[in-house]
Amino acid sequence: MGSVIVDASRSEAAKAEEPEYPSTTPHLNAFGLQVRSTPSAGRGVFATRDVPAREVIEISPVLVFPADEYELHGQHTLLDSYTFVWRKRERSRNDMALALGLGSLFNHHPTSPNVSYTLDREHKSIRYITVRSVAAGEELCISYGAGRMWWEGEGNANSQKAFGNGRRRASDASLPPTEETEWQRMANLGLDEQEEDVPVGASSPLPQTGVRDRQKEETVPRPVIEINEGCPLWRVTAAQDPMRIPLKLADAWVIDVPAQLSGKAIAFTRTHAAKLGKESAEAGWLALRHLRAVRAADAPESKALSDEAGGEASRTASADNGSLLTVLLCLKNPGAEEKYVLDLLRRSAPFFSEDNGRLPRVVKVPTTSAPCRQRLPEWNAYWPVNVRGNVTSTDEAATGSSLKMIDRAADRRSWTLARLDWVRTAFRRCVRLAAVAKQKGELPIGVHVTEDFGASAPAYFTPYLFSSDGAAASEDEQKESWRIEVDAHDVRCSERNPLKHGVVNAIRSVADLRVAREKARENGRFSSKGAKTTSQHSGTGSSDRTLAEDDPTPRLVNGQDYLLTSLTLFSTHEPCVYCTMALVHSRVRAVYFLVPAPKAGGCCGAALGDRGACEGMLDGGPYALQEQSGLNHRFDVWRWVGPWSEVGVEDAGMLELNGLDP
Ligand SMILES: C[S@@+](CC[C@H](N)C(=O)[O-])C[C@H]1O[C@@H](n2cnc3c(N)ncnc32)[C@H](O)[C@@H]1O
Repeated sequence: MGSVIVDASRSEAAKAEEPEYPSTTPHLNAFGLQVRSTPSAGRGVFATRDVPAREVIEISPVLVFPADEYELHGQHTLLDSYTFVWRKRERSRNDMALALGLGSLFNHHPTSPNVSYTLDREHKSIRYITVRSVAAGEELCISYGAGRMWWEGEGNANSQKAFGNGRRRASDASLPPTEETEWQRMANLGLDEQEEDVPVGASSPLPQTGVRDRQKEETVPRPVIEINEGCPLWRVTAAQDPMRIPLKLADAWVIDVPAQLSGKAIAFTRTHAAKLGKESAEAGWLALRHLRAVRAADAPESKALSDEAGGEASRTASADNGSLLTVLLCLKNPGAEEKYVLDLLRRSAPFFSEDNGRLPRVVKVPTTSAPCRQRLPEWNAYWPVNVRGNVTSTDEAATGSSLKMIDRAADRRSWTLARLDWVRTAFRRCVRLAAVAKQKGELPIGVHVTEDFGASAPAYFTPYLFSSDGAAASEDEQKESWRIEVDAHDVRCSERNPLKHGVVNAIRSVADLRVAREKARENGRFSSKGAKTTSQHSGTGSSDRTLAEDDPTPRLVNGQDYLLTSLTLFSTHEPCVYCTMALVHSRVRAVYFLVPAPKAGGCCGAALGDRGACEGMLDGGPYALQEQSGLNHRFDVWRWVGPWSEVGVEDAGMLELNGLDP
């Protein structure tokens, strides 16, 4: 958009007559967005309250200018700073559009816009959607595209090199991500198709407790409940959240070529890929497969470049203007410095001629594919890429991080009120167990094992340790007794045995219970309802059980009588490494905990830190053994991040371990 053109055609007097805008401007819309003055970018759009990710925050009707009319009039006026390409036509004569409503007031963010947009051609409107959750007071910004913008000054040598004369005309502002342009079709040749669009609301970005604010590079503690959009359970996982993966960039060599020669250029890079990329391949640094082979050249930049150069070169470039493509050659690394790339082009590139002034130049490219469709605009702002799926880079492989993705929004949706209630009840039980343990002089760590709460599961039944009146179980309750319910707490102190952790005691109790049931079956001692057996090792000595002859507990196979297959374990504290390994062996189905264990915990993976594992669980243990590749069992781990009062913790100090590990 062109201050180049705008500045030249609008008189100083016209500029002086520009109105002064008020510091805020009223506007009616669903999220109460506000137009406010910014220190350096004129007016901008601001959130007045927290806006979740993937919300449609604005739908702006557009005013479309036909290409001819725009070329003759629009581009010579102030409109040129506000219009964008609506429909590409031949030779850069594009239909342009002006967004009404708030649409024209979104400022540009060069690296991490928090809003993306899609054109709705049918209804002549644009939809603006948050790409991550936005806090009250934050400015909402979109990306106008890559490169230096028309309002930015010149003078940065790198930018000059990368972006020609360093200016982009407003009317060349980037197309929205959903638009398949000619260059995208070209770039798709021989490469993987992009993933289908992901529906709005499919997933959500989630800054965590102790999340790093990239700009400030400091740890900003934030309560997880607040940013988990009210859901009190947070999956502790080494899988990555696509909305939180940072965009990393590297330098790459590119060259502009006329569209008709781009096929040759692509063939050239493929032939010489091994040579051009040899250092990077050896270093395992970055593969190019996630990057598109070509993109639309910054045509005005090429034009201005050649205009400045004058002469034959200028005429050649001008003639090509509008049909230039930028071809990706290779990464810039120690094996591919300028001289090496130039020599190779001179020797073997049929499309290369130094006479036309189009020399290889360096641009920034993402080091990985876009982690999901929603974040594609952020990545594409530098260089068009694939959406992560089957295409990954060796960079990712080198980090050893899991490529599994987590959908936090789906997690949140999976929690029904009834299921949450089941969790609260089980946690309350653990907390009471911890209190009992504390009274006995043990570490206040309570553990409860139960069967998973399913849609068809009977109502929760807790007749064992805390049956209030000791009354005989009803017929229905006796049926419930098929279920496995075990309570345990830590007994390290009283038994003077450092291995008697609550979790291990609970696993042992389940094993005992299963063995007792199996023996009872074998002996035929429990042929009628109402007979009882006792679990010996629950740590609290809990669990008198009522057995029935049609007990559906799975039959035991030799050596498996300790298993927690299909059972869920609740614990007041993140299980330590020893307990987590015991849980791996036990084949537990899921684990829930309240209090993280920074030094000794085996679930949070805090040591993986910036690699994204168990995001935000930096206050937890260093390992994430529940998902460790190479182990023969994996299980889900959930952390309660809601108010502790809901799970019966009246005083946070009651679960304090006084410096000891859980
Ligand atoms: C589409 S308008 C955005 C609304 C504009 N700020 C206003 O007050 O009318 C584009 C103009 O906003 C300004 N602008 C947008 N993003 C900017 C940024 N990141 N830094 C400085 N100015 C910016 C530039 O003057 C640009 O021409």
